[in-house]
Amino acid sequence: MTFAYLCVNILCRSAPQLYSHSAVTSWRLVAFRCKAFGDRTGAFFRTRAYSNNSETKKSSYLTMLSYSSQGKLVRNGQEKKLVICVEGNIASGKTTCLEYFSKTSNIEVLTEPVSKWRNVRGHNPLGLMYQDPARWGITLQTYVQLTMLDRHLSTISAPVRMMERSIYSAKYIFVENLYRSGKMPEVDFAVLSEWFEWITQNITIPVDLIVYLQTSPQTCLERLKVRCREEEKVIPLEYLEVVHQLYEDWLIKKTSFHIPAPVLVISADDDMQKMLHQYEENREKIIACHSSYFVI
Ligand SMILES: Nc1ncnc2c1ncn2[C@@H]1O[C@H](COP(=O)(O)OP(=O)(O)O)[C@@H](O)[C@H]1O
Ligand SMILES: O=c1ccn([C@H]2C[C@H](O)[C@@H](COP(=O)(O)O)O2)c(=O)[nH]1
Repeated sequence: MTFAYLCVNILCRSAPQLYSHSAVTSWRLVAFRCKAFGDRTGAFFRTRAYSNNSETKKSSYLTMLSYSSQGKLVRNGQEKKLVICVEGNIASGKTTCLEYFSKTSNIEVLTEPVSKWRNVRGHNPLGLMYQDPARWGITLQTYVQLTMLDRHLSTISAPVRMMERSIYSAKYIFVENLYRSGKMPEVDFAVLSEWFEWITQNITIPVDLIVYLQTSPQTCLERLKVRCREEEKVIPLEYLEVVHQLYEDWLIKKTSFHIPAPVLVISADDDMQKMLHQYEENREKIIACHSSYFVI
């Protein structure tokens, strides 16, 4: 059985999604793998990849994905772009920070795909997870991992991309929390870990800087209440404290997991006005290598 045959089965089942960005990306990936594997069926996938998206027609997929010298899949032509991931506890102010920088020309911002997590074909895995983490934690986190990977691999159109969280925090903070608290069965954790390790070992996930918005859990609880997202009404202070500790161990103490890029810590308990001032003060540090591009 060829690699292409296996993939055709998987991708054909997602036929209704074929026109979405992620499906087109999948076709491109398969097309490339088929070529790499010397599989003639690859020509079929190449045709699909071209015919599904007018943007795709402009450039060959071969110029988009290739294997690096380390044998990892990389997106070509994106090397000079700067990718900044904004990390922090729930309701720490990440989206607000991105909104602020989105006013700068030559920075593109990508927020977390929370709307997808709240509605995938009419289902709400985020809500289900908060209601019954032991049953639905794997469902949500599998989908988070897929959608974050899609975010990381999407074409960067500006010199600088700022994105909310990353595939790393999904695993190191949220999956880890579910597992350590006994709410994720061992087998679910093992399967998610295998997926995560395969992805990070085989695909280059570009991250140049992590901006960590460091808040107290109490501040997050207050902001969470103001935001008032229906699914999150069940979140107690203790949950935010555990997430906070996981972030601190990862990015401050550096005692838990691999950190994929340098970390800039911004204290984020202050009110909105002071925070915007802080962002301005840190602008150069955040976008240092591309500062000549920027106009507010
Ligand atoms: N510095 C701040 N002071 C007070 N409220 C804030 C501040 N930053 C953000 N908020 C508010 O807190 C809530 C959560 O902020 P948000 O940016 O959505 O957090 P995140 O994206 O990290 O979950 C929102 O209602 C937002 O308007
Ligand atoms: O891997 C993840 C990432 C996020 N979540 C949850 C946490 C929050 O309820 C929402 C969105 O987070 P924000 O910090 O408000 O952006 O999604 C998760 O459970 N797993």
